[in-house]
Amino acid sequence: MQNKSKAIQDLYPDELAHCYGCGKNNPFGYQLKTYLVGDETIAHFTPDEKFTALPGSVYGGLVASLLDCHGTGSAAAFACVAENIDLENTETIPVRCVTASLKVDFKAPTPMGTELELIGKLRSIEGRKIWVDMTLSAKGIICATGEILAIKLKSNV
Ligand SMILES: CCCCCCCCCCCC(=O)SCCNC(=O)CCNC(=O)[C@H](O)C(C)(C)COP(=O)(O)OP(=O)(O)OC[C@H]1O[C@@H](n2cnc3c(N)ncnc32)[C@H](O)[C@@H]1OP(=O)(O)O
Repeated sequence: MQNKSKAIQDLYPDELAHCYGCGKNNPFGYQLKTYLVGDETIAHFTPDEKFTALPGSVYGGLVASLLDCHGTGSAAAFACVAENIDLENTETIPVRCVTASLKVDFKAPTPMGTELELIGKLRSIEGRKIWVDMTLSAKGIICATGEILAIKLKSNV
């Protein structure tokens, strides 16, 4: 698989780049960025105190939404690679993936104010269905794991 210097979400067309979690055109959102590196995807996010659950730890909804957006971004990246779309030489990608199913397991409290690292690995692609396995870690400790089923939309929206 190819390395990617540009975030996959930055290759979403402008009219589809308003997602609260990852849209580059949403100034109120997280603007999560997923990069393809080798055969994995990676993203980083540092939560601040407005995302508190218990004092010092991050609430699960944020963890789930980071996995959601990293998962769909990863699925889009893996689908592009499978379809021989050259991510290095395109301004926008034709693949549109949305979440059909997301499973999150919370393994340890996610610490506040620490950079979180999300890693995605392709499990399989079957037609329009793309499964991605993910971890969310802080300082090398896995705080959550995620499994996403993303679906490629039938036609461009
Ligand atoms: C570049 C631009 C970026 C695009 C912009 C990206 C923005 C970032 C998105 C961030 C992530 C989100 O929050 S996305 C927002 C949250 N998600 C949504 O709102 C999606 C709502 N659901 C839907 O719209 C629909 O259910 C779809 C599109 C997912 C699927 O509908 P469909 O296209 O009609 O396809 P359908 O035939 O139903 O399903 C296709 C296959 O998937 C299976 N399948 C469907 N749902 C499930 C499920 N929950 N669990 C297991 N399997 C399922 C079906 O059995 C079938 O298998 P088989 O019979 O083929 O074997």
